Amino acid sequence: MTQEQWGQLQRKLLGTVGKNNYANWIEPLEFSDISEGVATFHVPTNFLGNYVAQNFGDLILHQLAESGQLVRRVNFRVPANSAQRPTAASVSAPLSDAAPAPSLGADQLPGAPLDRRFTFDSFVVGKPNELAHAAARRVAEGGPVTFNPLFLYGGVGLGKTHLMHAIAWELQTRRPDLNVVYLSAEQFMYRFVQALRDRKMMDFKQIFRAVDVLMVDDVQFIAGKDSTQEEFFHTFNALVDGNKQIIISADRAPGEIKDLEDRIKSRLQCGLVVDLHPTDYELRLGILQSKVEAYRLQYPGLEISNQVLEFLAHRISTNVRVLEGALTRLYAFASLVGREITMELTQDCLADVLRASERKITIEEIQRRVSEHYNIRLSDMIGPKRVRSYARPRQVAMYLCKQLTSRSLPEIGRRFGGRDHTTIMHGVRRIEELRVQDGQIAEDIEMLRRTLEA
Ligand SMILES: Nc1ncnc2c1ncn2[C@@H]1O[C@H](COP(=O)(O)OP(=O)(O)OP(=O)(O)O)[C@@H](O)[C@H]1O
Repeated sequence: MTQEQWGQLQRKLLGTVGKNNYANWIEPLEFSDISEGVATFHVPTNFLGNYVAQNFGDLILHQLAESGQLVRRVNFRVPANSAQRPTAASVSAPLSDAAPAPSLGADQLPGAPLDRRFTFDSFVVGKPNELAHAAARRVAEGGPVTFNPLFLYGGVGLGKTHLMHAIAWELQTRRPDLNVVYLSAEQFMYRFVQALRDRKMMDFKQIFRAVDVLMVDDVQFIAGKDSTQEEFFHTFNALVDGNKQIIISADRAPGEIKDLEDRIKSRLQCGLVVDLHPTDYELRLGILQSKVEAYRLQYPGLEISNQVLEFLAHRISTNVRVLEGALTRLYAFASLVGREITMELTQDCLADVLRASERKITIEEIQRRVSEHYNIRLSDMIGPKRVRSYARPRQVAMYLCKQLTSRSLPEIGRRFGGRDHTTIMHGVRRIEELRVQDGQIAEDIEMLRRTLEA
């Protein structure tokens, strides 16, 4: 058959399959040759070859026979010099062979690289993230899909990306046979736009539909981007219908993402929606302690006291990324200047970070709460009386002012009836000792801190 004859045949097919099908599936076919009753067509991708073999193979065979060609089988293959793997899909007469499932080379996977540090081992679990962690663990086992999608949401720097990478690492170890793809919603959009521009939408669809586990980070990014949302919706549906696992993250719950189509919102809510709550003091301290382990190897001989760690966990409550950054800076600074990590160095080195994450808790607020807690008058807390029933609450309030505000000792002294800074220092030290010796004091402080921070 000549190219011209194939051209005529294509036009006939256009009348039968319609304009869209023709443009997507028939036009890209390049006639190669007929040999021993087998008509071979070159196709740009395996996916396209498989699809045409399954859906239009018999029709093409029939048209070839009608135009007088002696053909008993049609064969669609990616030419050997193409970037695609040269596998073939074919249709025989009178029975069509089942086309093989689309296959993907590892190099074709569209995912972003994974961060080596983001594993389950390095993820510290506490009350605020235990549900998200448990759900991520379950998905990472790679067993039957129980909730689809898993939707993780939470504020900035609370560990969403860390958990997604951890799932991907775990799956790569447990189920190396699976195509696991992690990428941000932004990368999804750029791939989609590029595919549109290069007229490679079929490749795009092939790649994303051949994935076994798809993770899309920061999905709120596609809100308001209509065509990307549309494509995301189709990809999502195709994978869910194929019982493939999807994991999505966002900075808020699906229902709260503005400009996201309702049908997508409702799809995202179909599986398990879990949030990562803001960190609490214990979790922050746990994260710092686990990071210190790593720094011990990197900076041998450079010690950091619990007091400094507690101070950081108290004072930097914005997000874990900032907390980690503060610790990194502290180690780097201390090692550069060859000094020990003391409270003084910490306050100097991290002055800007501490200022930025400064709490809005005021000295007055602390004094009021503490006097309410111990059932004494505010004037007695600030006044000169030294009886234990006033002095102890006063010291607790001084201690909390030091911990929860960035006020200096002289400033705190002024607000406590013009006391000297050494009196404040003494009060703070006394409570530090009592916290260790007296369970009741420790409990009171914890309770007060929680109410003040809430
Ligand atoms: N529970 C945790 N244990 C250990 N490290 C954590 C934990 N939570 C967060 N981190 C660390 O905090 C940093 C920020 O986390 P991550 O990038 O996962 O946040 P995110 O929620 O994806 O933030 P964003 O909204 O900015 O994308 C990372 O270095 C991560 O390892």
